[in-house]
Amino acid sequence: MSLAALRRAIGLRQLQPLLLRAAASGLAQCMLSPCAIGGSVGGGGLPAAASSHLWRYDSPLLRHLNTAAAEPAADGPALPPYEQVKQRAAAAADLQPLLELRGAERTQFDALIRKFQHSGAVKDQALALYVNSKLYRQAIPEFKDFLVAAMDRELWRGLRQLQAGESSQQALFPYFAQFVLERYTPEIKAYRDMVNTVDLRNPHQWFPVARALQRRIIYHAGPTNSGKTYNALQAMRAAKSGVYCGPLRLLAMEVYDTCNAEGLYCNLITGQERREVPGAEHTACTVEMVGMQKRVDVAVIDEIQMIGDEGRGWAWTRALMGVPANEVHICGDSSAVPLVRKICEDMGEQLEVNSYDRFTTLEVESSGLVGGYSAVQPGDCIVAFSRRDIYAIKQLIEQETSHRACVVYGALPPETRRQQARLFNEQDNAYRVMVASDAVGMGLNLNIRRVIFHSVTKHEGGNKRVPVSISMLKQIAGRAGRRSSQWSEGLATCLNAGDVPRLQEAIDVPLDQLATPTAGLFPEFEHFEVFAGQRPDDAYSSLLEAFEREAMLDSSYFFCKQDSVVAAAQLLGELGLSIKDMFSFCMAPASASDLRIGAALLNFATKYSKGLPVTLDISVPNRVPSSTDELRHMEAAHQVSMLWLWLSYRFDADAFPNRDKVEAQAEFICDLLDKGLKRLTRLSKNGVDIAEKAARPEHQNVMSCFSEELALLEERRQQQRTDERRQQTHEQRQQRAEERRQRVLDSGIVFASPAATSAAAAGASPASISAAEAAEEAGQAELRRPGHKARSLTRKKEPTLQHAQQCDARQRRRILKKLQQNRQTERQLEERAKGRQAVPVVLKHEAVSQQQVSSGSSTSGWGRLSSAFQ
Ligand SMILES: Nc1ncnc2c1ncn2[C@@H]1O[C@H](COP(=O)(O)OP(=O)(O)OP(=O)(O)O)[C@@H](O)[C@H]1O
Repeated sequence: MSLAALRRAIGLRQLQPLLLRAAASGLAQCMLSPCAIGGSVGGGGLPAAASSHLWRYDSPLLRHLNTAAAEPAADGPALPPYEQVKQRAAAAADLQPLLELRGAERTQFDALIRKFQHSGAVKDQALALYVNSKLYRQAIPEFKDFLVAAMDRELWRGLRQLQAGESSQQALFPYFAQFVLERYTPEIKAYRDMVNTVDLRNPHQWFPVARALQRRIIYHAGPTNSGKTYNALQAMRAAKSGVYCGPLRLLAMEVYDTCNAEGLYCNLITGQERREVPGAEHTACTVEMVGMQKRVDVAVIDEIQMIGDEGRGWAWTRALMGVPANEVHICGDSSAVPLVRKICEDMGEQLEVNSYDRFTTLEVESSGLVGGYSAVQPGDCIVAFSRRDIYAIKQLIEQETSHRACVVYGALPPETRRQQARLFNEQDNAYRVMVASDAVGMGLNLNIRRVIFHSVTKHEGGNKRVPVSISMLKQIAGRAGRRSSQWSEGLATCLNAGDVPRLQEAIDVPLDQLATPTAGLFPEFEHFEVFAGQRPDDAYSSLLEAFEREAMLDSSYFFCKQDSVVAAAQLLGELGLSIKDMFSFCMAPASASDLRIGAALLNFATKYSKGLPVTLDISVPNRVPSSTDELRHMEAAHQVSMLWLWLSYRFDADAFPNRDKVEAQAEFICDLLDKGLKRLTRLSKNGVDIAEKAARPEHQNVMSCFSEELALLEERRQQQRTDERRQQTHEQRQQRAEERRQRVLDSGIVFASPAATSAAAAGASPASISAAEAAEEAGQAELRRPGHKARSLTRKKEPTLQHAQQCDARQRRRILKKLQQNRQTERQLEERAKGRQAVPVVLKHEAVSQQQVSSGSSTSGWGRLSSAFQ
C-alpha cells in the first residue's frame, strides 16, 4: 500500500515515520499521534481514535508483535519477536542474562537507549498510548533493564545494527509499547479515563435534543442601530412559541415588558428571578438560563459576538449549540460570522446570513469637547470608566450648567438603570445629560445625540491603564443617533482632542476585521463530577485548575477564564461542602475579590454547611442616601441580595427560606437608590460636595452581619499581600543576582579562587564574592551563600602595594615577590587565554612593578570587578 493510500485510508494529514511500519501492517489506528490529528490538543491530549483500540490486548499491533519478528525499518536489522525477548528477560531473573554487554558495546547500547528516550516522536507515540510524561520517565529505565536482562546474541546483533536515530526508534517502539502496556495497565487506564473526562472536543454532542432537530440558523449581522434585534424579535413574536436569550437582565426585562404590554404573554427567567405568566409560550431570559429541553419554534440569541468573551463566552456557545428551536435567530456584529459558520458546519446545520446597515450616520467631531464639561448640550452622554469619575463629572455638569445628569453604571441595579434611562429619554424634565460607564453600550434605548468619551483608556487592576478596546469604542459610540430617538444622526467625540484619532480609528475599522477567532467553553457539572471522582484527594480549587490544564479542546474553542470561580473555591474550600454544592456556590455571579461580596458568600456557605437556614440578615436603613458613599453601601446591599436570590434558585427552599422577603427588600433598596440619585442631584445643585460627605452609621452598618467574615477576609488579604511582597522581594533578589552573574560572565573575569568562582556563578554580590574568597583563604571550608554580608567573615588581608609601602624592608621584599609571582601567572594565563581567544583574565592579587610600589599607583583587580557590576 502506498504512503498516500495509507494516509487516505486512515484519514491522516501526515503520517509520522514512526507509524509507518504499524501503518503498513494496518495498525496505524492503534498508534495515531496527537499531532497527526487536526485541531489543537491542549494539555497533552490524545486522539479519541487511539483510545478504543489500545485497550484490547488482542489488538492487531500486539498480535503482530507477539507472533512475528519485527520488520526491519528501511534497511535496518530484524529483531526477535517480543514474546521471545520477554521470555529471556523472565528467565534472566532467576539466572544470568545470556549476554552481558561491556566496554564499547555497553556504551553503544546506552547511547541507543538515550537517543530513544529523548526522541520527541517516541514521546508523542507513547502519549498516544496514554503513557504520560511522568510515567514515561519512570518506564524508560525499566525498559532498559528489561532489554539488558533479555540480552542475547540475537537481540544484540539486531540492536547493534541500529543507528542511534530514527530507525532505532521505529524498531524499538513496538517493544516499548508492549512493555508499558503490560507493566503499567492500571496507571495507563487511570490516565486514559481522566483524559476522556476532560475531552471537550465536539461540544455540540452534549446537546442531544438540539441534535435531534434539523435547526435553521439565521444570523442577523450588522453594526449597532441597524435593526437586527428588532427583526429577530419580530420572528419570535410571530411564532407560536419562542425564547429570547439576552446578555443582560436588563435586556431580558425589556423584552418581557414589551411583549406583555403588547398582549403577548411572556415569562421572565434570569439567574435571580422567575416570573411565570400563566399560558405563556414565550420566555425572555438571560443567555446563561436558557433551557436545553423544552422545544420552541423560534429562539433569539442576542449579541452573539460575545461568544468570544473570556469569562462568559461559554454561555453563548452553549445557547448556539443547544437551544432546541426549529429556527434560531442570532443577532450581532459581523465579526463572529466565520466562527459561527464553522460551528454550524460541525453541527451539520445550515447558516443563513442577513446583513444590515446602520439606520443613521455616525460622525466623529475632530475638535473634542471645546470648552470642557460646561459646554455639554442636551442629548450628550459622557462615558467614563470609573464610578468616582462618573460622580465627579455629574457634579461638575450640575454645578456649571443648567442641566441635570442621569447616571448609568454596572453596580446599579437594572431597575435603577432603566429608571435613569427613562428620566433621560423623557423631554419634560431637566435631566438632559447622561454620565455613564461602558454599561451604557448595551441594552438601553437612549435618546443620545452625542457620545463624549471622558478618556479612551481605563484602569485595569491597580494603577495600570489600558486602552479601551476598539470594539467597545465602536459599540458605545454607536448608541448615538438611534433610530427610535429624536436625533437623525449620531455624533461621537472625546473630552480631549488628542484622544479623537483613536476614536476615529475605531469607528473606521470594518467589523469583519475584528474577527472573533474562538468560542468560549466551560464544562458542565457532570464533567467536573467524573473528574473529581478520579482525584478524591484534590481540593476543589485544584480540581478546577487541573481540569483546565488537562482539558482537550478543538482549535475553535478556548477555556473560559475561571478566576472568580477559583477564588470562590479557595474561599469556601474548608467548609466540607459536596462537589455539587461547591459547584453551585462557586458559579454564583459574585466577585469574591470584592471583600463585602466575598464575606456574604462565605456567610451563606458557612450557614449552609452547618445545616442552618441561610438567611439574609442585612439591615437596610429607612433613609435615602445623601452621598456617593452611602449610595455605594446601598449598591453593595443590592448585590448581596441578588447573590442570595441567585443561590436560592439553586438550593432547596428550606435551605434558603423567605425568598419573598428578600425580593421585597431588594425592591426597597432599588427605590432608595432611585431617590438617592435624585437627592444627590439636588445637593450638588446646591453646591454640596456629594463625594466628600462620609456615610452615616446606619448606611455604614448595612452589612454588619458579615463583619466576622469581613474581618477574616481582610486578615487573609493582608497575609496574602505580605506573602506577595515577600515573593516579589525574593524574585527581585534573584533577578539582581542573575544580572550580576550575567555581568560577570560578560565581563570575562576569571577568579583565581574556586570559592569566588562559585560565588560569582551563583550571582553573589562583589562583597560576597570577596568574602567567599577570603573565607577560603582563611581555610574556612564553608562557602558563603550569595547575599551574606562580608563583614561577618574573618577576612585575610590581601597583600597590596599599600601594605608593601608600610612594611619593613624584609616584609616588603616578600610581598613584592608574591605580587610579581602573581603577575607572571597572570601573563601566562592571559597568553593562554589569547591563544583560545578567551576573555581577559584578572587575578585576585594585583601584579605590580617596583615602580608602581614606590609611586603607589595601582588599580585593584576588584576595581575592575566592581566596574563589571555597575
Ligand atoms: N422596522 C422597524 N420599525 C421601527 N423601529 C425599528 C425598526 N427596526 C428597528 N427599529 C428600532 O431601531 C432601534 C434599533 O434597532 P435594534 O435594537 O433592532 O438595532 P440593533 O441593530 O439590534 O442595535 P444594537 O445592536 O445597538 O442593539 C430600536 O429602537 C428599534 O426599535
